[in-house]
Amino acid sequence: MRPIIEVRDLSKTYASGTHALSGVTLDIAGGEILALLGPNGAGKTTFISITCGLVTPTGGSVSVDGHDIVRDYRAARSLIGLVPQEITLEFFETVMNTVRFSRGLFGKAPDDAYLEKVLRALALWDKRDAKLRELSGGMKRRVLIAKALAHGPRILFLDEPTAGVDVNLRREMWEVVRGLKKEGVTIILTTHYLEEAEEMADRVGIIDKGRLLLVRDKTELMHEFGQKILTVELTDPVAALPAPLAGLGLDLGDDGRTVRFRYDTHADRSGIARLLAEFAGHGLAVRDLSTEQTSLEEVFLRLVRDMA
Ligand SMILES: Nc1ncnc2c1ncn2[C@@H]1O[C@H](COP(=O)(O)OP(=O)(O)OP(=O)(O)O)[C@@H](O)[C@H]1O
Repeated sequence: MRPIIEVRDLSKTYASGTHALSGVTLDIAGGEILALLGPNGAGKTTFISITCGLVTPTGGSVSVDGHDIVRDYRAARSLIGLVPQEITLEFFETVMNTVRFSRGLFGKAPDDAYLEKVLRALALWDKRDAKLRELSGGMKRRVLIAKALAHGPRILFLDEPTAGVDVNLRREMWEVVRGLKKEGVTIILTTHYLEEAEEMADRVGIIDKGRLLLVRDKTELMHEFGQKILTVELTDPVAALPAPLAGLGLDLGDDGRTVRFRYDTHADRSGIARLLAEFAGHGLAVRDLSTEQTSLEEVFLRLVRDMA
């Protein structure tokens, strides 16, 4: 099936001379959730802005369901909803009027039945006659999504949807996004929160200094680059580990008891048997063992470091 978004060799150099994007090529499949991760200034917002026609690329192309975003701007843009980073709302307007207005901006005929569906999906229907200033922060964020969906787009861009919101609200937003995916909406989100990508994304793209370092199925990425950490708890604390153990790349915790050992889950030998034999050989009694998978955060930091 043809991807819903095709990005080819996309570049952007701002008038200031900043290369915000360099040679980005990417296909986004209909119905997927793609999380774009990257440090500040990586080029994520520039990518979104180009795709939404707010910024002109200096090289390459983006097409949305076959419509070029420059040559065929209107058709491409009508397929996209954009939830910006900042809350930009008319605080004295009601929820219903706000979404009606957004729909009108796209030249779509009024369709209150459709807007009702959107507001219900976002748990805002009961608030349809409330003025925006009367809403909680979480509701305001949901109104931003309702506005972005008002013209019935098939693709939704969420730029840092949960920046600066508390944990409960973040979870609430995740639920909303999952619900939209079920409706068949393609979702591209940028985030600084790796937990968010880990929780939500089907695929993860990593951008750094304007380059797309990789795009990979999230589970594959975690599996391929993930390491496991074995935590060994010693029966008696030690001031330092015996010298022969130092070469194994172990971390001794401040308590002198907890030893952490990273190992590659794909290596033929994990090194655990040798490690435990060394512990026994040096008279270190082990009280407990546990293992954990490294998080996407660690995968991300390693990739950005390795590819820098
Ligand atoms: N209008 C502009 N004029 C000149 N430079 C810009 C402009 N917008 C962005 N930049 C620069 O382009 C680079 C990429 O910025 P962009 O906002 O796309 O990154 P980002 O990944 O979205 O960052 P953040 O996570 O901080 O939002 C940065 O160096 C930024 O300073």
